[in-house]
Amino acid sequence: MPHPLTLGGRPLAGGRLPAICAPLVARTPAALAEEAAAVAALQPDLLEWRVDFFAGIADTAAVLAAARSVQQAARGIPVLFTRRAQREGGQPIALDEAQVLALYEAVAASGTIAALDYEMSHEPAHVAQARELSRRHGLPLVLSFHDFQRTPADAELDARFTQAAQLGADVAKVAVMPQAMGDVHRLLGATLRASERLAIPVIAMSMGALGAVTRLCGGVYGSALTFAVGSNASAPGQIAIADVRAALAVLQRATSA
Ligand SMILES: O=C1C[C@@](O)(C(=O)O)C[C@@H](O)[C@@H]1O
Repeated sequence: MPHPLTLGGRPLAGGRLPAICAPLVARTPAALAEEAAAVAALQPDLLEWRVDFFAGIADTAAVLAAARSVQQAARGIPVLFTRRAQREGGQPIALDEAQVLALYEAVAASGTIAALDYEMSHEPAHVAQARELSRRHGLPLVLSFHDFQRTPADAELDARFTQAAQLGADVAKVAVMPQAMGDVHRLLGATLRASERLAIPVIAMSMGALGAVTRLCGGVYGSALTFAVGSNASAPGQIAIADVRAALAVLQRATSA
C-alpha cells in the first residue's frame, strides 16, 4: 500500500498521491522572500527551500533569518529544508559536512521548517546524526538518492529505497536520469515495488524531458510527491504547477472511475 507524506501528524494534501512540492532556489534574502511569496500564491502542498542555492549558506544567522522570511511568506504551507550535495546535483557550497549538519540542527531548532532532506550516501555517522536531530525536533527525515547521469539497474534502485528505510528514513526518495524510455519504465516499476513493500512513503522521479511523464503519473505508481515549478525549476524536466495540477485532476478522475 502506498503511503502519503505525513507532516505534523497529518497527511499532506489530504492524503492525495502525489502531493505537489515547489522548490525555492533564490540566491539572496530579498529574492528568496519574493520567490517564496510568488510560489506560495500558487498553493503547492509543500515548498522545498534548496538552501544550497542561497549565497549566505555559510552564515547561520542569515540562514535562520531567511528561514523565518520563507515561513512567513509561505502562509501556512509547510517547508522542506534541503541542502542538496554537489555530487548529487546540488550547488557548490563552502561548508563541510559537519558544518552542514550544524546548520540542519540550527534550522530544525528554529521552528521554521516541517521536514528535512539529507542524502543517504553520506558517511553512516553523518546520516545517523541527521536521523537523530530530525527525530529530536519532531521533523520527518527524507533520505534521498540522486543520479543526474543515469538510471541504476533495477536491483540498485530497489536497494536504494530499502537502504533509506533501513537507515530509519520517514520518507525514501530516488531521483535519477534516464538515457532511454526503458529507464523511465524501470524507475516507475521500482517506485511501485517500493511503495508496495515499504512501510514508509516513497518519492521517485525520472528527470529530464524523457522522464517528465513520471512527474505526472508517478502517483499512480505510488510516489507520494511530485516536484513542480513555481518560479524556477531545481532539476531538469520539472513542469509548471498549474499543468501538473491539471494533469493530476484528469488522472484522479480517470483512475477513481
Ligand atoms: O530531490 C529532489 C528532486 C529533484 O531533483 C527533481 O528532480 O525534481 C528536485 C530537487 O529540488 C529535489 O530535492
